[in-house]
Amino acid sequence: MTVYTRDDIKAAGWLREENYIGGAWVAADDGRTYGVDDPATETQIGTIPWVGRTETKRAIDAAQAAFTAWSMTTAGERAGLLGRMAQIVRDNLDILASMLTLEQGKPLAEARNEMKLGADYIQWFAEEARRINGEIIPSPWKDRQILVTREPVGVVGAISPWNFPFSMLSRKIAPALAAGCTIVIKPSEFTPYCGLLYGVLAGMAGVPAGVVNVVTGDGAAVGGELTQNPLVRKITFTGSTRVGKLLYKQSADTMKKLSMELGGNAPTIIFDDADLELAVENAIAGKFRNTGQTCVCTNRFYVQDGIYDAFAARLTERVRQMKVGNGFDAGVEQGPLINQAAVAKVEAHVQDAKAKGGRVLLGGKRHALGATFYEPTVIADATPDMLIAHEETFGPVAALFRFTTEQEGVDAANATEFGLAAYFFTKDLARTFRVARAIQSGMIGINAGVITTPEAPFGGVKDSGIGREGSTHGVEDYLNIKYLSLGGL
Ligand SMILES: NC(=O)c1ccc[n+]([C@@H]2O[C@H](COP(=O)([O-])OP(=O)(O)OC[C@H]3O[C@@H](n4cnc5c(N)ncnc54)[C@H](O)[C@@H]3O)[C@@H](O)[C@H]2O)c1
Ligand SMILES: O=C[C@H](O)CS(=O)(=O)O
Repeated sequence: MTVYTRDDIKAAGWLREENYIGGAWVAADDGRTYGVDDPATETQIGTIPWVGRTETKRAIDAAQAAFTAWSMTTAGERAGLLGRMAQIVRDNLDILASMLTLEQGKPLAEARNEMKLGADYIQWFAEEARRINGEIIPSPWKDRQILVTREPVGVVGAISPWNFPFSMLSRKIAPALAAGCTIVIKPSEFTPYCGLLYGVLAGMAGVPAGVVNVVTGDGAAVGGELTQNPLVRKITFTGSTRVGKLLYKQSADTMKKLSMELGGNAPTIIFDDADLELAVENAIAGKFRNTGQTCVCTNRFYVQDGIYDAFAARLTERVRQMKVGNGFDAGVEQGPLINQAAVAKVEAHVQDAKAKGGRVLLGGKRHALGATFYEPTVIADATPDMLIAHEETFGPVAALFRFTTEQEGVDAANATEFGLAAYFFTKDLARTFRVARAIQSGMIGINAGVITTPEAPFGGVKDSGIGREGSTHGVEDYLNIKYLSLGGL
């Protein structure tokens, strides 16, 4: 895999330091900018415009102006343009992965996987564009037909997080365009370049001006305009539950469609009869992907008495082998956290666990590599009163809780207001169906630790959100159903 520098990426035209509105690359009206740092070195890699409501309104107006023509394109035309966007990504995976690692910090191999996953989501919805069908329903009237059509909702507002800065947007932009909607995107200020990349991709693929718009700036101001402007007919948000609830409230007065992909607190249950090696390898993948900064990362390991010691020992042995470093360095498996505030939160969870009787088997402190690094950590004897049992740690910390009966394990797993992902490991078929039915989450990995794929519906229940992204369900939230009662026949 080739590693590219910031200047290589900028010179090639992938790293854009302007906003994309109505097909033009522009600065903030007042010229304000915001510095973007490399999380590993904490050095500035570039700037972005710091826009507010005025520029956001202009982007919404551009999206509205483009909507009628775009919604009248054929499914084949939309599929072709989305397919071109996906292919451009696939043809430039290495340089785009370097841009992702540069702004987000994840190991380069993971960044490349994320770019590929994003291309796969775009390709998936390129194909789904051709399957947005209507219905003819048998009429109760002899002289009438009942027709049902599915129509694009209109202008979409999309706001996304920093942990998967490309793929999170792919499963918003692609279904929106496939449905015939236009869109205004606000990426995270910590990782804006993978969001602004969608302006580059749209321009390169030939997507008409105004269909895709990307603005960067004050979340509250941009979000305020997106949620309160009546021209915006849908908000799709991925981020914290706190912000999601805020946007949910702000959208009420203009009655928008909402998709909310929010926080998690995933449990993993390891039953006595689990395949130990399979459980450990999947626990590693599911816990430490993106240095634990993933909404579907295991936050709590519940390990049954009979396998507890063996699992704790084997997991610790494997985590000890993980290489920590700059995401660009060969063989690195754990990169920096996004910033020092993230490290402080992880440290607070670990210190709280230790103060309440947690036993650190590995790690447990900041890494010597720098202020944004934390040692991969395994804590045994975790208890429900610890912060790590209730809050999303969002870092490289595996907390091991012990349980005795199946019901205790399930009850502990469900003892959270979140319900995004959950995992369990067993070879017992009857238990598999019992526990899968009992767990309160939108997605469950059974003998599997990484489950995200475009073919499957991604999303949560309870405080983890509403709606689904990916799968054949992912485009539904961008469509209105219209019923035609056709009489006089
Ligand atoms: N369910 C999922 O699919 C999923 C995926 C990735 C991340 N997440 C969650 O996202 C969180 C981490 O991401 P984050 O730190 O970027 O989340 P965040 O909620 O702090 O920020 C997300 C986005 O919202 C914007 N924002 C912040 N305040 C806003 C406001 N008042 N109005 C409008 N927009 C505002 C931010 O600028 C950013 O673009 C974690 O909780 C994680 O679980 C969920
Ligand atoms: O942070 C959560 C994302 O959804 C990651 S992924 O979709 O599982 O790749």
